[in-house]
Amino acid sequence: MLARRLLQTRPAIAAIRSRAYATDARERVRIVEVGPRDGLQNESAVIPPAVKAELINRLTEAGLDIIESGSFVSPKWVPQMAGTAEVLKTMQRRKGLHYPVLVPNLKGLEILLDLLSEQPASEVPYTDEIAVFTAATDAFSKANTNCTVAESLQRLEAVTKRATKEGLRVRGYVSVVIDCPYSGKVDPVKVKEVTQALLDMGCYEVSLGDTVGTGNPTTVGKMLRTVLDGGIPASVLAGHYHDTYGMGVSNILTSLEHGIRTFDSSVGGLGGCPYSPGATGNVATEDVLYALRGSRYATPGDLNAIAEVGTWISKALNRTNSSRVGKALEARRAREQLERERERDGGSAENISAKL
Ligand SMILES: CC(C)(COP(=O)([O-])OP(=O)([O-])OC[C@H]1O[C@@H](n2cnc3c(N)ncnc32)[C@H](O)[C@@H]1OP(=O)([O-])[O-])[C@@H](O)C(=O)NCCC(=O)NCCSC(=O)C[C@@](C)(O)CC(=O)[O-]
Repeated sequence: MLARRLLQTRPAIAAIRSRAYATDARERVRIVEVGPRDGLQNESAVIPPAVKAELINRLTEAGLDIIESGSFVSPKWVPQMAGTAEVLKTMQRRKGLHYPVLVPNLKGLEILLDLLSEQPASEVPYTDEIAVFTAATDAFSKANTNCTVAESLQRLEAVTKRATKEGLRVRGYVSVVIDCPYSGKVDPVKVKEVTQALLDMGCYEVSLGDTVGTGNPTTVGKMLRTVLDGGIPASVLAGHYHDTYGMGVSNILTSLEHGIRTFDSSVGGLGGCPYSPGATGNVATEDVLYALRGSRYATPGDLNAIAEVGTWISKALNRTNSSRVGKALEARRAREQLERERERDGGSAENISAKL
């Protein structure tokens, strides 16, 4: 029943999306907002489901259309992602938007399917998409999911088959495509092989993760050329670049030159990976949107509104906003507010200096 319901909504989803971009002559870039999952999974504080749901609602309001909303992983491994079921139940879901969730194994998938089966048929499904994840090295795979890459691919094949049968789309992730925090430099050929394995099992897209954030345009370009020369089309690839060394935007521009049109990013540059010590969050959504402003690429979302969400969540988590663009826009908003107050108060020097 679930499969039928999800399949029925697909043509409507496609129609809404093609309408949204039909009038724009620019080439479309998809943004997968991963802040509520990749971002929050790495925060030291445990965040209540209500705050996570509010973050997703605000991102939806700000115009993003693919928002990764949580994980059905073991809470013993990643306690920050506990409560994803409650998040999905309480957040506002809009028809036509996608709210993928991470699933590491059949157990996680069964928990999600049980949740979906409890939903009345009239409601927008909690999600229509899962993301499965593996790595390009055994060392990272063991640290992250307690099994080798080959074992994880076996595990994920079963998950992908079952999810597809239930009408869910499946996205794949390959971590550590440039460097591994445990075993060093990664051979791009291995990245190509693992990507191909995920596509062969039925993933519609594979996101290539520079988990450590050490990649630069040279190493990312080399990795992409190996994957693309291996016969994998750019249309089924996404870039997922952590910004540890400030190379996230540069790596996206390089990926665009290689034909990639989907990128993962995180509002306020939230996050990191619990199994990649020292790595910072994803490239900030605000920075990506600003970098592509005025270019031949159309991106979803309202930059100013997203920047306000970045300011809000950074304050809520008591952390520094990691988005350079977000901070610049925040400073501009503060200046403009001061200007308005100056005009209202008649612009006297005492009034202004009292507020500074
Ligand atoms: C895969 C496992 C479960 C194997 O972990 P394990 O310990 O080998 O699993 P297990 O099958 O032996 O189960 C251990 C316990 O966990 C329970 N369990 C087992 N599965 C689930 C589940 N799905 N949901 C809830 N509970 C679960 C299971 O029932 C059992 O409970 P107990 O009997 O001890 O009470 C574990 O290693 C795990 O959850 N790992 C997830 C780690 C993670 O979430 N990492 C971050 C996401 S990946 C990432 O961030 C990278 C990415 C995607 O962003 C891209 C990039 O930047 O590179």
